[in-house]
Amino acid sequence: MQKESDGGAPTPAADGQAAAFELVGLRKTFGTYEAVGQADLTVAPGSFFGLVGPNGAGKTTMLSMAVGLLRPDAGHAKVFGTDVWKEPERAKELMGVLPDGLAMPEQLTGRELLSYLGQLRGLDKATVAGRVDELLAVLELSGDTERTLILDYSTGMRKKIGLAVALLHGPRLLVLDEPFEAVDPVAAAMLKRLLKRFVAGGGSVLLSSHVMALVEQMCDTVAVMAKGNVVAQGPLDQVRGGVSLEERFVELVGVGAENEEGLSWLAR
Ligand SMILES: Nc1ncnc2c1ncn2[C@@H]1O[C@H](COP(=O)(O)OP(=O)(O)OP(=O)(O)O)[C@@H](O)[C@H]1O
Repeated sequence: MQKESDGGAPTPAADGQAAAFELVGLRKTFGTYEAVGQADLTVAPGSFFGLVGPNGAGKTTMLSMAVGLLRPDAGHAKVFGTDVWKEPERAKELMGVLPDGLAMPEQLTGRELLSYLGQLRGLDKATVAGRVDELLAVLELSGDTERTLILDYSTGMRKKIGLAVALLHGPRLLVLDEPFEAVDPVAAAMLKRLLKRFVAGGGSVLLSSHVMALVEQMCDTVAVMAKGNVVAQGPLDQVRGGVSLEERFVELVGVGAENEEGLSWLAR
């Protein structure tokens, strides 16, 4: 069951089942600036959820609080009923996270990184080896690329190895901050197939993106953030309301046309 397309309180998941991800009243202030104010979001189990919003809307701040990377001033986040901040180890087993601007150990190869993390996460060596082989092959980071240090990875390759890190322990929920940024169209098509397979297999995905067409193509549920608040969320068609997501997005967040008066020196 999805909530109405407004910014109000989240609806519990259907059938009494815990939501895959439930964010309630998350708030963060940096100094006097409120980056996120009372954000609520509910991702139903099995949902492919897209989060959109203009630059600086607070998406990364909200997701960082939600996955346990940035302590909220208020509110809580639960993954399948497990509180991210009260039971971080259990919550982290349930979710795989691709943060924005992920710092990597630059002197390792992709295989070394995944093997090391697999063991840190308590997987046995044989399981790690099998999964690493598969992930590197599917994400097209095997073969000659295996000799490349992360230091020399392109931005798109970094996204891919970040996604492999998120998938390695077999999470039930993926939280991906702009996973398609800087990814070429061929790799994007492969990532889309992989994520669709993950959801078809019972997984849930929450991703943020600036690419409306991609969100419309991939996601069944969307939320729009503006100025630190979730201003709409619900099933894709309900939020779109008969127009394209891009049109609806512009209506909801407004267009800063007042600043376009200047720059007269650019005219020919
Ligand atoms: N550590 C910080 N200290 C101060 N201000 C911050 C900090 N992190 C984020 N902000 C501010 O909070 C606001 C929201 O930033 P955030 O990165 O969450 O937005 P976003 O929606 O992810 O943007 P984008 O789409 O450009 O990635 C911005 O005004 C940003 O400058």
